[in-house]
Amino acid sequence: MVDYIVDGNIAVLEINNPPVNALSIHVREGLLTGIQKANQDGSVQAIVIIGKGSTFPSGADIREFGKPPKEPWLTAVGEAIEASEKPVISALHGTALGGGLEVALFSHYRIADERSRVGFPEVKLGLLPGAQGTIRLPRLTGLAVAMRIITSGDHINAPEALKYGILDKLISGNLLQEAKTFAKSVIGKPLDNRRLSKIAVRDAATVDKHFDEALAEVKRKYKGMIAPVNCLKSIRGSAKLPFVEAARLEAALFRELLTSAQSAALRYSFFADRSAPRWKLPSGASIENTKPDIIKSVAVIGAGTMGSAIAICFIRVGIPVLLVEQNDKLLQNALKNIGQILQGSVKLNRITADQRKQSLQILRGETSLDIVSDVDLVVEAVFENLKLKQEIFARLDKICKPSALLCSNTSTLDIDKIAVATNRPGKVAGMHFFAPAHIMKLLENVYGTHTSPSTVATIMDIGKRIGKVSVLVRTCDGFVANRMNRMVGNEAVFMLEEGALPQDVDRVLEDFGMAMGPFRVTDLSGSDVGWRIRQERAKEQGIQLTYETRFVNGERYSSLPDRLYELGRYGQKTGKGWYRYEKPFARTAYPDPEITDVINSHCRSLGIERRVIPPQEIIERCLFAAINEGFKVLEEGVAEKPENIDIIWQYGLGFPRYRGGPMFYASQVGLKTIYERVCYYYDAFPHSSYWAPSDLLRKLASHSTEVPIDQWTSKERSRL
Ligand SMILES: CCCCCCCC(=O)CC(=O)SCCNC(=O)CCNC(=O)[C@H](O)C(C)(C)COP(=O)(O)OP(=O)(O)OC[C@H]1O[C@@H](n2cnc3c(N)ncnc32)[C@H](O)[C@@H]1OP(=O)(O)O
Ligand SMILES: NC(=O)C1=CN([C@@H]2O[C@H](COP(=O)(O)OP(=O)(O)OC[C@H]3O[C@@H](n4cnc5c(N)ncnc54)[C@H](O)[C@@H]3O)[C@@H](O)[C@H]2O)C=CC1
Repeated sequence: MVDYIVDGNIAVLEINNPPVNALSIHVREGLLTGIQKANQDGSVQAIVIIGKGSTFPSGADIREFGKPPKEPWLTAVGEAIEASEKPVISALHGTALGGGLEVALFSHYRIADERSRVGFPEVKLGLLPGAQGTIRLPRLTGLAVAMRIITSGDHINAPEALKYGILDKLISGNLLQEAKTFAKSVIGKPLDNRRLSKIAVRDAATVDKHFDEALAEVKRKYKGMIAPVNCLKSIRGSAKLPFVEAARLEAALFRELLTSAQSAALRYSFFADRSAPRWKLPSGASIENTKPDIIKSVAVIGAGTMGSAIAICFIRVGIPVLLVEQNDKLLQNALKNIGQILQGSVKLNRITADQRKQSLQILRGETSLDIVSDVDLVVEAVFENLKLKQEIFARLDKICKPSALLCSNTSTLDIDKIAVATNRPGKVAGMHFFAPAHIMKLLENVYGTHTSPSTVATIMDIGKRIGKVSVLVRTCDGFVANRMNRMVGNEAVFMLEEGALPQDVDRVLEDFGMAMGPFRVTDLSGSDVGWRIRQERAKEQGIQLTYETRFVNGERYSSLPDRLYELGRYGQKTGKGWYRYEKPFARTAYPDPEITDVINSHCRSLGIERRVIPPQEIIERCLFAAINEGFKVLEEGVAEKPENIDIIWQYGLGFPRYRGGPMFYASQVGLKTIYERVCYYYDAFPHSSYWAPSDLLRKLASHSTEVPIDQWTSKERSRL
C-alpha cells in the first residue's frame, strides 16, 4: 500500500490505495515503516510522500470509523513524520483532504500540483480533523481563515492555499521530479522552524473575538450540528493552550464526535449519496449493465410553476428546450418568468450574464404540440389530471419520433395508467421534480411495469447531467416522497384537532432539524391545491364533505383544512394561512390568534376535548407514521433500499442530513421501539389505516438483536 523507492539520496513513499488513497490501516503502517526505514538508511537525505494514481490521500478511511480503532493511529504516524531528522516533503495532487492534508501538515514542506485542492471536509461527516488538523492549520493561516476552512469543510484550490501559507510552492510540471528537486534543495536546512508544533499561532491574542464571531455564524448556518462547534472549541484550544494540551483537547473533542449519533448519520449519508443513484431493477438490469441514450434536445409541455423551472434545469446546462403552453398569453408570461428567474441567478452570482443569454438562446416557446416531433425527451408538466395527461401522451406518441422518451412530472399518478395511452410503454416514465425545480436537488425518477431498462438508464443519466440527485422508485400512489409525507401532514392536522397549535407542531419538527414544519410548508405551497384534490376525489366517490365529516370510507378525516380554505386562508399567497403574514407573499410567519379561535371552535362544534400534546408525541405521530410507511415501501419493492428513501427525504423534503433520513433515524431509535409505538398508535387510531404495522418492520423488530440497516432489504423481504 506504500511503496518505498530510493532514487539517489531521496526516499519516495508512494501511497497506493485506490481509488482515493484513503489512509487505511495498511497505509498508516506503510507510512510509519517508510519514515523509520528512511531515517535508518544512511544513503537517504530527504523523504518525499506522494500519492499514486489520481490523488494524494483524500482522508482517513471512512469505513474504518465506528469499528475498533487499529494502531498506528494517524497522529502517531504524523508525529513520526514531524520528528524525522531528514526533511519530509509532501507532494500533493488531486484532492488532499482531511487526514491527507494532516499528513502534509506534519511534513516539513508542502508542494502541490497547481490544479490540486486541499481541505478539511470532516465537519461534513460530523467530525473534526482529529489528527492535529485543528491545531496545525491555524499556525499556518491564522485563526480566521482556519476557522472558516475547518467549519465549512469546503475545498480550497491550490493558488488560494499558497496565498494562505498552507502550501510552500505550486508545481506545473512533473510533480515527482519537481518534488525530488525540491527535496534536494532543502537537505541540511534546519527543521525546527518547519515543525508546526514548534510554532505559535500568530494571532492567538485575538482568539476570543474570532471564536465568538465564528460561533455565532456556525450556530446560524449549521443549526443543531455539534461538529462545527467542537471544531471551533479545538481551534480556540490551539491558540490558548500549549501544543500538547491543545492536542489532548482536540483528541477528546474528536472522540466525542466520533461516537455521536450525528456523525454516524453523516457518514451513512456520505455512502448513501453514492449508493442511491446506483439503480437496479427487479429484472437484474442495472446501472452496471445498461447504457443510457444521449439526450440532445427536450420538450417541456406545460409552462406553469413546474414546467418553467424544469425548462431552466435543461437550458442552463446547454440542452435546448421547446416549451409548449396552451396559448400565447400563458407562454409569454412563462418566458418572461424564466428570464426573471435567470436574472435572479445572475444577481446571486450563480451564473454569469453571458450564461443567462446563452441559456435563453436555446429556449423556444410554442403553442402547438406538433413542434416536438424531433426531440429526444419530453417532460410533461400540465395539470395533475389523469385524463388530460392521457390525452397529451396519446398525442405525443403520434407526434414524437419513435426513439423519444415520454416522461411525466406527475406527483402522484400511476405511470402505468399514463403509459397505456401510448404505443411505447417501454419509453414512458416519471421524472418527478420538486418545487422549486430549478433549486431543489432531488429528482425522483419513476419506472412503471413496462418501462425499459434503457429508459431508466437514460432518465437517471440525464438527472445527473442537469445536476440533480436522481433516485429511482417504482410507480405507486404518491411514489416515495409524497406517499410517506402524507402521513406527516395527516398526523399534524389530527394533532391540531386533539390539542396542538400549528406553531407547536412546526417548532417541534424544526427543532428536530426539519427545514420547515408541515404547516409552514403548506402555507408556502398553498392550501387551495389540497382542497381542490380533496373535493375532486370526494366528487368522484359521490361523497359530500362538510365540517362535520370525520370519516371518509372508514378513514379518519379532518375538515379543519377545509375551514381554512373557505376563510380564504390559502397561505403566503393570501397573506393568511395556518399563520398570519404581513402582506400577501411575505415570508415571515406569525402565529395567529384567529387560527387558535378557528381550531377551538372546530373542536367545540365536534365535541372534541383538547389536551396537551407532548413534543415526543408530535415526533412519533409524524415521523413514526412515515417510517412505518417507509417499511411498506421497502417491503413492496417501491424503493430498492433504505438509502434511497433517506436520500429522497434529505434532498426533497428537508430532512436533516445529520439525522441520516427517516429510515436511518429509525435504526438509531431501534426497530423494537418503533414497532411498539406504531402498534400503540394503531390501537389508538384504528381509523387511520396507515398505522397498521408493516410486515417487514414487524419481522425485523422480532430479531433478538438489532438488524443493521444494510440488511433491511431483499433478504428480509424474501423471508417474509
Ligand atoms: C485519535 C485518532 C485520530 C484519527 C483522526 C483522523 C481524523 C481525520 O482527519 C478524519 C478524516 O480524514 S475523515 C475523511 C475526510 N475526507 C473526506 O471526507 C473526503 C471524502 N471523499 C470525497 O470527498 C470524494 O470521494 C473525493 C473528492 C475524494 C473524490 O470524489 P470522486 O467523485 O472522484 O469519487 P467518489 O465517488 O466520491 O469516491 C470514489 C470511491 O471512494 C470512496 N471514498 C472516497 N473517500 C473515501 C474515504 N475517505 N474513505 C473511504 N472511502 C472513500 C467512495 O465511497 C467511492 O467508493 P465506491 O462508492 O465504492 O465507488
Ligand atoms: N407544484 C408543485 O409543487 C409540484 C407539481 N408537480 C406536478 O407538476 C405538474 C404541473 O404542476 P404545476 O406546474 O404546479 O401546475 P401549474 O398549474 O402551475 O402549471 C400547469 C401548466 O400546464 C399548462 N397546460 C395545461 N394543459 C396544457 C396543454 N394541453 N398543453 C400545454 N400546456 C398545458 C397550463 O396552462 C399551466 O400553465 C402536475 O402534474 C403536478 O402534480 C410535481 C411536483 C411538485
